[in-house]
Amino acid sequence: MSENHKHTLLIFGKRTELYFSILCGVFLATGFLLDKLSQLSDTLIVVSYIISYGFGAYFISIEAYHKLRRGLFEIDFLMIAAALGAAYIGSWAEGSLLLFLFSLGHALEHYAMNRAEKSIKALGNLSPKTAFLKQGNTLKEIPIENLKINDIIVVKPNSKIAADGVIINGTSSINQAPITGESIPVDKSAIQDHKQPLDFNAIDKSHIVFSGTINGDNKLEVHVLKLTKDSTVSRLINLVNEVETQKSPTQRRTKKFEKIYVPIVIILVTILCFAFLVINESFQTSLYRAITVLVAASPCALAISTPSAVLSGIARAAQRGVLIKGGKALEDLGTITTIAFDKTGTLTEGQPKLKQLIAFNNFNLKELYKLVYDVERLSNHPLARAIANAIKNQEQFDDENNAANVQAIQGKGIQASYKNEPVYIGNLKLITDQDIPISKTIENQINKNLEAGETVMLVGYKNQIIGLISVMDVPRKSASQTLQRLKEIGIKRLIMLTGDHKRVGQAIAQQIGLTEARGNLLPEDKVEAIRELIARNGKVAMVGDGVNDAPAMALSTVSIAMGAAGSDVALETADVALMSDKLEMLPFVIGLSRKSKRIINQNIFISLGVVAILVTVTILGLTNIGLAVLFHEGSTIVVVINALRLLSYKEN
Ligand SMILES: Nc1ncnc2c1ncn2[C@@H]1O[C@H](COP(=O)(O)OP(=O)(O)OP(=O)(O)O)[C@@H](O)[C@H]1O
Ligand SMILES: [Zn+2]
Repeated sequence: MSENHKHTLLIFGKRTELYFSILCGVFLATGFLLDKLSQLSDTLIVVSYIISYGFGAYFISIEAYHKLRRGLFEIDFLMIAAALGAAYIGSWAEGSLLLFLFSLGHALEHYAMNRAEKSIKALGNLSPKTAFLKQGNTLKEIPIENLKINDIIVVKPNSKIAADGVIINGTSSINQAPITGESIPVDKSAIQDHKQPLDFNAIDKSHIVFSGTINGDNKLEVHVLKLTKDSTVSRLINLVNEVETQKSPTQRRTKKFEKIYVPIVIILVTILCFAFLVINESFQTSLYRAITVLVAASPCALAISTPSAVLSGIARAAQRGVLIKGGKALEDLGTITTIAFDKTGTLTEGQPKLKQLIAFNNFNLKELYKLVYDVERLSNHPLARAIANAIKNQEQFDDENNAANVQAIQGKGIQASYKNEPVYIGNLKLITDQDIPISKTIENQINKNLEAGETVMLVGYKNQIIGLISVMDVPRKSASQTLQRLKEIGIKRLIMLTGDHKRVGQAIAQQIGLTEARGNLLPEDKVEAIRELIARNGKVAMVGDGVNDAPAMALSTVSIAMGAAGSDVALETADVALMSDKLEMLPFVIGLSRKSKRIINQNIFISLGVVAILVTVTILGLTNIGLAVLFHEGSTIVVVINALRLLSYKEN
């Protein structure tokens, strides 16, 4: 619909449609008052109605014309036909009322649609037009489009950040509400050493800043890591634009229904025009009845009932930092009773603490630290980053790296070469795959760590185990409360799918209250698990961070990405993105989806109900055009207003 508006001239800006509708109403009222109150000539009254028609029919005619050219007879066409018919039989006031209410309904619908985009597009405006580029000791103000990767910009206190990047100087509290919806500012500090190559996705979020967010009281220097067009805010805006094109299942069903229904109405009405040939009445009377049926039977309310609810729901979610990509995700989410979770970074903080690093087989401990550090700092895995950072803070190693050729072995660990000999760091499976023997002592040690709920990794080098690394990841603070809440609202199965050891998974699952935990899963096992859950439960939502769980997420009915403000893949592919890392948004979006679905059902019931009653009453000759118009268009507006209730949805 809005696509057609691009062809038209919006002289009063975006609200032109609403103003035209109001003007239509004003001239309708004028005509009506002139008619009732004064003895003025009929010409003046008709002129007033004609002007009213002009304003009311303007946008509708344009839409009808564009659709007709594509061979589509839709509601706009029906409305124009009914209004012209009404004018022909002299029922100007009714025709004008019809156009007024129809155009008002449309204006309201577009208002609802714009809200969805606006809540995020406003952020686009939030990002400043210029940035302060640091060149040696001078600052130069340049347009943000001219920023290049690896530029250094200076962000003044309390000003907007101009680019996605990493802080290299300064500490500040940053308001990220524009992107994550969180109202509380987040503390950010400079990255330790910024000599090595910087990977936006790999850097800890506490050093990353986003374009469009607002700096606190301190000056910052930011190393630019993304071009303006690739910034998180820009990508969000693009995604929001795509949202509108993804129709919900109900939307598709009603569209299909309309395709058959509208032609039937046209045929029925045409036949009714010739009723005077069969029964004893004038052509005028037949025409009057036909037009009334046309008004009564038009599925305007039905056409608007789902899209307005879907878009209001999406807009409401966006206000809270949740991006729902389309009506399908919104409708599906409301019917979910099974949710699968990835562990690391989803249910847990994803910042494991190094617990133990033990050497075996007389390997020098200092050398083991160096080996693990050199290998793990070449990997992007959350475990690797945690381990490398912990060692770096503990030991003072130089930058020289003895490791090379790092390769991830999905779900098992990594392989690399260290001083030209192959080295393996990962779980038990990785080690046994290499036929490296495991002694009783080592086995006992592994069990001890597992019992404590720690994730255990072994280091295999020169065909023996030279060390054991254990780390501990803590559950997110909000995890157990969120899971409790999910159970309360009727989610039956909450399942953890993790690549970690089964015992570690179960320890955490018990702690936070999941109904089930499955461990030792390779990424393909996670996919298999989702397939099985779908077969058993119909619809399954998968919550993950995109690391090692992307294929499983893709297969799930609704995929939900955590902390999408930082990860490219997750944001792009997930059906729902939680812009902040907040698990506690889950009950909120599920509640919102259910409410949206309820409102859609109410709307469909109202619109079809009104049509059924009106058509019957009209054919029985029990109503007039005026009443038909009022009830018919009234139901359209009721439906839109019902949908707009979603904009103030609160979880109770
Ligand atoms: N870079 C790495 N260094 C050491 N061990 C690793 C590395 N990557 C993976 N592993 C080992 O492989 C196991 C499985 O990893 P995977 O990425 O599949 O899952 P995970 O990170 O443990 O948890 P989740 O599946 O919940 O995200 C890890 O538990 C760890 O033992
Ligand atoms: Zn209508």
